[in-house]
Amino acid sequence: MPLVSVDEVAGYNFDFILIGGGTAGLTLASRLSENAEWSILVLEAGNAHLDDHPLISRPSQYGLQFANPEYDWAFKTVPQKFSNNLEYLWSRGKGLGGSSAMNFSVWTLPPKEDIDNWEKLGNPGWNWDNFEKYSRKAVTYVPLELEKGGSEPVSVEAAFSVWDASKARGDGPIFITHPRQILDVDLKLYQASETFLNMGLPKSRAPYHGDCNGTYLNLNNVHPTLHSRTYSIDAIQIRPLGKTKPIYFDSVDGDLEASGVEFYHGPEKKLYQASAAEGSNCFSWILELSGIGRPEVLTKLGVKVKVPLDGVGENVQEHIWTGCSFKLKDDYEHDTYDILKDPVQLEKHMGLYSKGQGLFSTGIVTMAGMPLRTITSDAEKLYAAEEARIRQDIQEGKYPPGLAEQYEIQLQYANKGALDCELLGVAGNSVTGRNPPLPGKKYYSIGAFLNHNFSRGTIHCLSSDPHEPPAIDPHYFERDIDLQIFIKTIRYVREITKKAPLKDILSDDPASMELNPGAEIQTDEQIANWLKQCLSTTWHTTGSLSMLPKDKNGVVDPTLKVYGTKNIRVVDVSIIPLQFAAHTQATAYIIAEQGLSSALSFLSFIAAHRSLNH
Ligand SMILES: Cc1cc2nc3c(=O)[nH]c(=O)nc-3n(C[C@H](O)[C@H](O)[C@H](O)COP(=O)(O)OP(=O)(O)OC[C@H]3O[C@@H](n4cnc5c(N)ncnc54)[C@H](O)[C@@H]3O)c2cc1C
Repeated sequence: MPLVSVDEVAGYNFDFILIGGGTAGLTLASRLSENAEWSILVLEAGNAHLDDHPLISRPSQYGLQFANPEYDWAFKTVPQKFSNNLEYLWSRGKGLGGSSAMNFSVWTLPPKEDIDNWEKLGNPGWNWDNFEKYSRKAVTYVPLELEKGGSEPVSVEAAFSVWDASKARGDGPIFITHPRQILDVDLKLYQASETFLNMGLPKSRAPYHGDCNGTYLNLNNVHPTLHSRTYSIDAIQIRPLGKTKPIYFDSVDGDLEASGVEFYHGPEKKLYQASAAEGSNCFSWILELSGIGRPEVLTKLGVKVKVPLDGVGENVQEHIWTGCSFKLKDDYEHDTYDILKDPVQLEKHMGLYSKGQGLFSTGIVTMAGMPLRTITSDAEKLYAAEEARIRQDIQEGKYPPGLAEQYEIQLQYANKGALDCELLGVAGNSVTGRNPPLPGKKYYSIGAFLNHNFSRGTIHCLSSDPHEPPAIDPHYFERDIDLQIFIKTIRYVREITKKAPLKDILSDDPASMELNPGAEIQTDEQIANWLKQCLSTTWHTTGSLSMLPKDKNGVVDPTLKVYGTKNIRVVDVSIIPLQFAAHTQATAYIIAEQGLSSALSFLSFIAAHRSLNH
């Protein structure tokens, strides 16, 4: 795809306009561009960052782009009523590549049941079999060359056997592999996995094929030989053109037909237009500014209602996480990310990276997913209490259409052993946490994640000015069960630190070993308050434009077309109707791959349209 100037775009007509050159957006653009007949415009609000190596491409520099307006939208949530009225930073990638250019390169896939639940909610074809099939279109899996090192070949080999050898390795543009230095610098990390096994967790049987219960060494999206980030820009090269304003419509004839997009470009924020014969990619706030959404929201904005659609900006679901960090023994021999605070060490490791060694050639690799009942004997009690509350709410008519059905599936699945809790090991102090690390000390962190929150939030425009951020309200802990599960998970993390071999490398001093939460945080109430202070978005927000039947507050149908429109599609993680137990980037790519295929009849229409007009 060529790099273009605004003069080559404004006023021109395209077959497709994609709003947002992020993870799914560039994947879609890349696939569409395989048909040389089609003209495709990607409008990205951020900059191209094509020459930004190494800020984007060097992995393992977690958080370096945070709050930098060049890379991060750095939104904030509104004060969270059920979380001490606190506001939370809400980072999201800006620029070509979107969040795939700033994420932590953890590559995971959900369990089979999580995806099959999407189909149960009324989305034919959105099931595990298709999901797995499209996952292999997005990626190429490259196994680690085990002969490179490792003192215990048998157990190491077993640790790395995460891909079923009988399954194809895929042929997509995104490389996934184990980080290059895992056998050397990272070998000790395997101790955390061993500790998880010693806690009684199983080794995950097929973490990339639908069964990830237990612990495994997860893959990273990094290049197998260069060890640079592989991300959506690897599929394509294009130039961003500005922040998008509303979509505009030419004719209203039954369903609404979009005919183009207005967008701002340049420092003076000049307004331009480009038109599209068919097709667009979208966000909840752009739909609202374009007159598609909840009438009461649009009326407040002063935007004329063109398609009343109550699901827009609703059903927002979020994984949340926080890190517990523990001081390592003073004589701990291996490097951790903590040492990068020292400029001398930083320079040393940058030099090592150029040779494919050192901390920047490592990654986050220790993963564990487990049902609540694995970590607490109170699981059944907690779910039963939540079920009773839900039944009561249903009787009182408290839920919007479709939510009761989601909860029913969520509860059934929880009782069967859904992987509601996740743990992830990091060799260094976590980016969350109230207590700062001591200079010169090394830490090990265990991140605790909630996978299937019961709380549901909203994202709505506050102003008709597209430069104003939307009101992001995830309703953290509105359902108390989310908080209770989180508390249990933190207690379980503490139990893990008492088990070998992790225990053997942690400091012997009980007063200072636990940096966060810290020895003084003990009662459930104290843990709850600490969590409220230290939680973070996992940057996995889904649901604001849910793929659901229209009468269940759906926004898009299974071909990802927005209800009430002829040609507007949403192709990104906001269509996910129900959260799942995995990080979301792989799913963003898969949604683009499957979304395109689901829209095939629409694409044939484009082809016909073109042949009539040429
Ligand atoms: C800090 C961070 C760490 C993460 N770590 C991981 C991880 O390790 N593993 C994992 O699996 N997932 C991770 N994720 C989540 C994952 O990266 C995202 O879920 C996924 O990339 C989202 O893809 P998307 O296509 O839906 O959106 P994005 O990739 O965010 O793309 C949206 C694009 O739209 C652009 N845009 C927005 N508004 C406009 C507008 N008005 N006009 C034009 N363009 C616009 C944005 O600038 C952006 O480029 C992380 C995310 C973040 C932010």
